[in-house]
Amino acid sequence: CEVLPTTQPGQICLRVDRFEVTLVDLPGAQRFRSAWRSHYSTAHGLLFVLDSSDLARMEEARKALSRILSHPDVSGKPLLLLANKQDVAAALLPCELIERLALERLVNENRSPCRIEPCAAAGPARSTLQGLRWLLRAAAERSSLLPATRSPTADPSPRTARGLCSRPTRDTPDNQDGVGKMGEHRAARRLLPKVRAPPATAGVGWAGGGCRCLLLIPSSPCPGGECKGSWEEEEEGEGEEEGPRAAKPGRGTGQTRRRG
Ligand SMILES: Nc1nc2c(ncn2[C@@H]2O[C@H](COP(=O)(O)OP(=O)(O)OP(=O)(O)O)[C@@H](O)[C@H]2O)c(=O)[nH]1
Ligand SMILES: [Mg+2]
Repeated sequence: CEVLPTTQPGQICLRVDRFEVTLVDLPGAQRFRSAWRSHYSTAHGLLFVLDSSDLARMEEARKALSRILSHPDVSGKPLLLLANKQDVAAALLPCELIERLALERLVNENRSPCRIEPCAAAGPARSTLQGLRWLLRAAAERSSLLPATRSPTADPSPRTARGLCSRPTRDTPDNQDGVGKMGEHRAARRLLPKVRAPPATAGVGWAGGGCRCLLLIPSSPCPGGECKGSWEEEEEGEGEEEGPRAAKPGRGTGQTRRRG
């Protein structure tokens, strides 16, 4: 990706693949949060940077996320959740964050596809960039599905994308030893069309070899009754069309996703 000249403070312009992206960095402190919503309608996707090591404020983060995603100008837009500070020993893994933040419910209630990437600011940017690529593709996919009559602010050009970057907690300096739990994900593309379906339950997936990136995609209701959930495993790949195979939930090899 290429950093482009910035025209406004608090904004970063990037060229990523075929997209020109403006990232708007919004301060996360409580007193600034009421200003976030003035950016919602122009945003094509959200990037939420979470301090994964701040367990005491996880509930605050959950509420902040819930408020954002349930806003009418945000619901349905894709969310990239960066599980930051994975270098801190106490940091929660993405799969733990899904539980703590009740992300499955949020995804279903608001129809926003969500991807979680573990990262550390001092670590390699690779997983963050992969997450950003997913966010851009998801935003472009969504805009291509929107009716042509949508307002221009809610119906972005497929060649541009605008993201909000915010953080719900005031981070504190912490140990920077090593960078564990970093990850990557390669199978987002084939899951994206599920966004078209009316959601009732969420699909959760992660790439194998440890808890790495996770995807939550609103999925269709179970035909005929209560949903008990099932699991499928897929080979990791760059969006090939191979079919899913039965597997157990867990941190096994391959791309795993739970279906409602
Ligand atoms: N250990 C560790 N510390 C981090 C990481 N990311 C940020 N920090 C530290 O957390 C503190 C806050 O970081 P900022 O980038 O200023 O946080 P912010 O969310 O932008 O703050 P606001 O703009 O006020 O919302 C700084 O001391 C950073 O060095 C990380 O991945 N690991
Ligand atoms: Mg900041």
